Amino acid sequence: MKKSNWDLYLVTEAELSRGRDSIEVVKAAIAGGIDAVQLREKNMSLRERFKLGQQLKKICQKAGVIFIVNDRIDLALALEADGVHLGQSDLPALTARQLLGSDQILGISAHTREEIAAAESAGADYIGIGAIFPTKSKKLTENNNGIGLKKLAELKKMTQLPVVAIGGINESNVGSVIKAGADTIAVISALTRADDIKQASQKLKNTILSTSSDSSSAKFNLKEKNFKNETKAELAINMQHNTLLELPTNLADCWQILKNSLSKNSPLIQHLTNNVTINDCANVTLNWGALPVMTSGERDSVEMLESASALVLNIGSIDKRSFKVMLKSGKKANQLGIPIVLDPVGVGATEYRTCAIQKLITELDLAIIKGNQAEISILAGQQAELKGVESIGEYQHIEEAAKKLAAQLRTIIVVSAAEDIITDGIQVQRVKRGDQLLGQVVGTGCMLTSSLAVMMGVKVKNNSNFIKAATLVYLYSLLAEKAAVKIDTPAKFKQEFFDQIFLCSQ
Ligand SMILES: Cc1ncc(COP(=O)(O)OP(=O)(O)O)c(N)n1
Ligand SMILES: Cc1ncsc1CCOP(=O)(O)O
Ligand SMILES: [Mg+2]
Repeated sequence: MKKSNWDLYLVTEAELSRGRDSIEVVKAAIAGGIDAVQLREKNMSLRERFKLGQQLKKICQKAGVIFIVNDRIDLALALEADGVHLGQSDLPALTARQLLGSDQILGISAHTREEIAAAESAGADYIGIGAIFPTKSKKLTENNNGIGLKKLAELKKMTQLPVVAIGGINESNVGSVIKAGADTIAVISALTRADDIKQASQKLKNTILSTSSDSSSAKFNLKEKNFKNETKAELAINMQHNTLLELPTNLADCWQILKNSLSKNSPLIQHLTNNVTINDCANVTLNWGALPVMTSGERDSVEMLESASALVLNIGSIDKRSFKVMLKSGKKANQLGIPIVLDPVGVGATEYRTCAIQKLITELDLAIIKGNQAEISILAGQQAELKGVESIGEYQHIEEAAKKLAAQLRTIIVVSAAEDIITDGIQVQRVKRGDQLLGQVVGTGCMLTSSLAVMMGVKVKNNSNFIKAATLVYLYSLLAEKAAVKIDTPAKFKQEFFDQIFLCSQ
């Protein structure tokens, strides 16, 4: 679990939600940017929690939000939740870990050095600490006033695990909780009792982000500045070993996790793609450490998905037959919970492409849509200029268009341009890196799509699709820079770029 991408955690309690049910509460909180949900509902029967959990899990899964179950491992397993949160009177952490397996998230409430040590050695993923302040949402057994910030800071020093703080936290005191060392903030009433849950979530999340990122963003800017002042030769030396140092901290953390998982699992990435860049897409997938498969027959593609971890739909050379295979495979991927990355190559260039894309977008749940500025503008219902499949013209409002589209389709939008944009409709990451040689090689856009699919195919419990996509886009651009430091002609650049991806993934 990473501080940077699991900031705000909603714990549900319908009885504390002013007459609203927890589905309504969770949907609004997700729209406001929460990162994780815990099904608590202390006064519901197990059957009621199961039924509610089935719905909440679907909602969270679709939004890329972590779904955790409180108290009951059996319920977490039955719901195939992302994990469970246990207190000191629930099943012991070690037993929980054995029942859950290593992939699920295990959160443990711990308030002493001994409890923390036991949680750590049992394989907990985070420590829940609270109540920090007085709260009406839970009967506190020991200290009705909460443990306070000093105790939180002391406990934080006892563990390497991320600390989730809970209890009486709201907009006015959340900054102090972060400053005392909390990595993640969990709340019930600050959101469930809010007049406008979406707005309250946005506000709380922004306060958390701005409090926690003050120092790290300053450091990052400094690094960027130094980097840009280097000569090409100095850059070549400095970048031999330390590309990852140039990634912002949260993205570097995410890449380490992705890389470890890629080297262990090699996810299979099924491509339904164009016949211009198919070989490059297969190679780039392989160089990241995944396995490409590019089978395009209807039955074969659908069957192949049984063993795939992600699906690429690239409409670069779409026709009636390939469209049918895409739609059918996409529906199968959705059924199987396999993420789809869509590249709407040349949408708007012809009526046929535009209709095909509209149908794919309407009928499928997509993890990512990656396009150039013109393609994304067209999908967002704005004017754009294309020559063939190339984007031309000025796009001053591209960020708003991408955000609007991401929110409307509940997906991640990646806009590839001189300054790339990644957005989930709320958060936006801009990446002004890369090299103009990327534009001199046919297929680097399609290869970016395949690379995004590789990262979507990696199951990592603690990183949202947004962070995974931002990490990949940033890394892709840095590796292009790294290749361009050595080579300045297109064909050799392409070869070097592949090698850089390969070396970085080792
Ligand atoms: C994130 C998080 N931290 C702590 C708790 C409290 O768990 P527990 O001590 O088991 O108390 P109950 O929630 O079961 O009353 C939590 N739920 N979530
Ligand atoms: C479940 C729990 N565990 C410790 S305090 C608490 C309740 C948190 O609710 P609120 O955010 O409304 O104070
Ligand atoms: Mg409990």
